[in-house]
Parts: sequence; C-alpha cells; structure tokens
Amino acid sequence: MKQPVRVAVTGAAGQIGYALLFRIASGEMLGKDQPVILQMLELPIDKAQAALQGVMMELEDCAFPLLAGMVGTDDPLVAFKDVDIAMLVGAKPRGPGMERKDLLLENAKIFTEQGKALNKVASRDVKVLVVGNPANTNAYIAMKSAPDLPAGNFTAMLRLDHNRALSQLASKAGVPVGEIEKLVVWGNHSPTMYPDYRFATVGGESLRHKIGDEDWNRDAFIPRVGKRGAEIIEARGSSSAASAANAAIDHVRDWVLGSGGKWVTMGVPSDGSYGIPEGIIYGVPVTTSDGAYERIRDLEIDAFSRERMDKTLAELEEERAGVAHLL
Ligand SMILES: NC(=O)C1=CN([C@@H]2O[C@H](COP(=O)(O)OP(=O)(O)OC[C@H]3O[C@@H](n4cnc5c(N)ncnc54)[C@H](O)[C@@H]3O)[C@@H](O)[C@H]2O)C=CC1
Ligand SMILES: O=C([O-])CC(=O)C(=O)O
Repeated sequence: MKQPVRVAVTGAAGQIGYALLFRIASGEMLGKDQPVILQMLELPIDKAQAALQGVMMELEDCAFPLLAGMVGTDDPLVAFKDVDIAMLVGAKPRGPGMERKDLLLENAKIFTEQGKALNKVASRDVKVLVVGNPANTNAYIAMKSAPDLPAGNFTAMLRLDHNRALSQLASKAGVPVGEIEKLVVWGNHSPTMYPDYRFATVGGESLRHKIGDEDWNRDAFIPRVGKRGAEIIEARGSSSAASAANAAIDHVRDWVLGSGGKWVTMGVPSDGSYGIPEGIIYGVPVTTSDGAYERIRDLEIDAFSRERMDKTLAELEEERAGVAHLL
C-alpha cells in the first residue's frame, strides 16, 4: 500500500466541495491505488461547520477503501498541515449580473490568510490549485503570501474553460471530444479569456480547417466559452459546480499523474514568455509529467491572437493593481 497523500479542500461544505470530495476519496483524482487523507476547511460559523460534519458523515458512510483519514476544521493551520495538494475552493461565488472580478476585494482576504497558512505548515512542495474566483488573481495573492514555497506551484483553474471549449469544438466539427488535441485557452478565467483552436487537431487534421468558419470562431465560439459561466448561472440559478469539480480533478490528476503528452491549460505564473510579464497567473498550454508541468513554447501569435492575449492580460494587470495594497 502506498503512503497516503494529504489533500486539503477549502469550502468543503459548498457546492463544488460536495461534488469534489467523494470523487477524490474514490480514487478518481490520484489513482485507484493511492490512499488519501482529506483535510477540509470551512468557515468558523455554526452552519458551515455543521454542514461540514454532515459531509464527513457521508464520506464515512461511503466506506471508501482509499480514504485513510479525515480532518474537518475552521483553522487553516490545521487544514493545511503537511498537505501535498491544496485545492482552494472556498470563496463567495458570483450571482446573476455580476462579473467574477466583482468578488475581488471580498475574496482577496481569504487568499492572503490561506497563502500565509500554507507558507507556515504545508509540505514544502505542495501543489496549489485555486478555484475560488477571481481564480487567477486569488492564486497570485496566495503565491505572494507564501514566499517560502515554490511560486510555480501556485496555479489557477482554467481547465473548466478548456473543457467547455473542447465540447463546443467537438459538437461544431462533429468529432469525438476525446480526440481533440492541442487546444489552448489563454489568459484570465473571465470573459476576456481567449480560447484558441488554431493549433488544434483531430486525428492529425487541423480542426480550424475542418471547421473552416472564422466568423463562427470570432462571433460564436470565443464569446460562448467566455460567457459559459454566466450562461450556467442564468439557467441553474447558481454557478457551475459538478463541471467545476470535474475540472479541478482533471487539473490535479494531470499535474500529478501526467497528461500523457496531451496539451492542457493551466493558469500558472508567467516566466515572461509570450509577452506576459513574469509572475502574472495566466492560462497557457502545458504538458505534464512526473509531477511537473512544462509550457508549450514558441507558438506563433498572429495579430488577432495578440490583441486577445493583450486584452486578457490588461484585465489581469488591473486586478493585480487592485489588490497591491494587500500584499
Ligand atoms: N475557476 C473556476 O473555473 C470556477 C470557480 N468557481 C468559484 O468557486 C468558488 C466556490 O463556489 P461554490 O462551491 O459554488 O460556492 P458555495 O458558496 O456553494 O461554497 C463555498 C464554500 O466556501 C466556504 N468558505 C467561504 N469562505 C471560506 C474560507 N475563508 N475558508 C473556508 N471556507 C470558506 C463557504 O462557507 C461555502 O461553504 C466561488 O468563488 C466560485 O465563483 C466556480 C466555478 C468555476
Ligand atoms: O461563472 C462563475 O461565476 C463560476 C465560474 O467561474 C464558471 O462557471 O466558470
């Protein structure tokens, strides 16, 4: 039996938490031979703590063979103690008519506190995924609040956008979603993100040529993927939860176990490539293996793409300026 991996999940009694924890405990994220210890954080209020107790009772009632232990707490220093993976989900979600950046100041405090706590007590090579919105800037805040941890291990979730884009492309082109390779979603997890299918292939054939409809790309595909979160809120009355949990599992699974050569999108601190200033957490294409991600380099950036990539960058720089006083 392998040594258990410690996984922290914040906002564990929320919508995404409820769709996430059971799948982690069943081995869908780290493998069917990998025991896990779940370390769950919720707000220090009675209702949230009671709900967390309920979730823990249900986890117990599943009798998951891989669930080697559980901790439920309202203290980040307890939740993050020695964790190998931290999934920072807990934050306020937006409602109808709001943009994710409207949550910035309200949620920013959470990520300074949690970055500091990770810095103090987490494993020195903890892998951090920020889901709570605005995810890129929250990841930036956590990273800056944890100076003793490797900055490159702070990542933001763009995988839901990547998966949404894959499904839109598959249905437009009439191809199986699992056969699409080399998709990219650049930038911020916000409507300015740029889903870029210029390099995408299916069975080695260019998807862009197969679709052959640039108007669709500009007027339907890009805005649809960018506004999909709002479309779900409109339809469901609350934001995406099961698909967000699924994307979080995809992100961490690929990071830990490898993407098998497939390009996936991760929000990672920029190394300065593609004209993105160093440190900005920006969605880029990567492959993953042996617990590390590697950027896809030297892709050609045409004028249309440059404009899109700069627009989403400008928004991230604006968000960064808006939280500078907290760091
Ligand atoms: N990056 C992405 O693609 C996506 C991000 N999100 C974001 O994920 C976040 C969570 O969404 P839901 O689970 O639907 O919200 P929710 O409101 O159902 O659950 C959030 C939970 O976090 C808890 N919480 C709040 N502050 C906390 C703190 N400081 N420490 C620990 N727990 C805390 C709350 O008590 C609540 O139980 C939201 O910010 C939402 O906008 C949602 C979908 C996709
Ligand atoms: O749209 C929202 O507020 C929730 C979210 O991030 C998404 O579904 O992409």
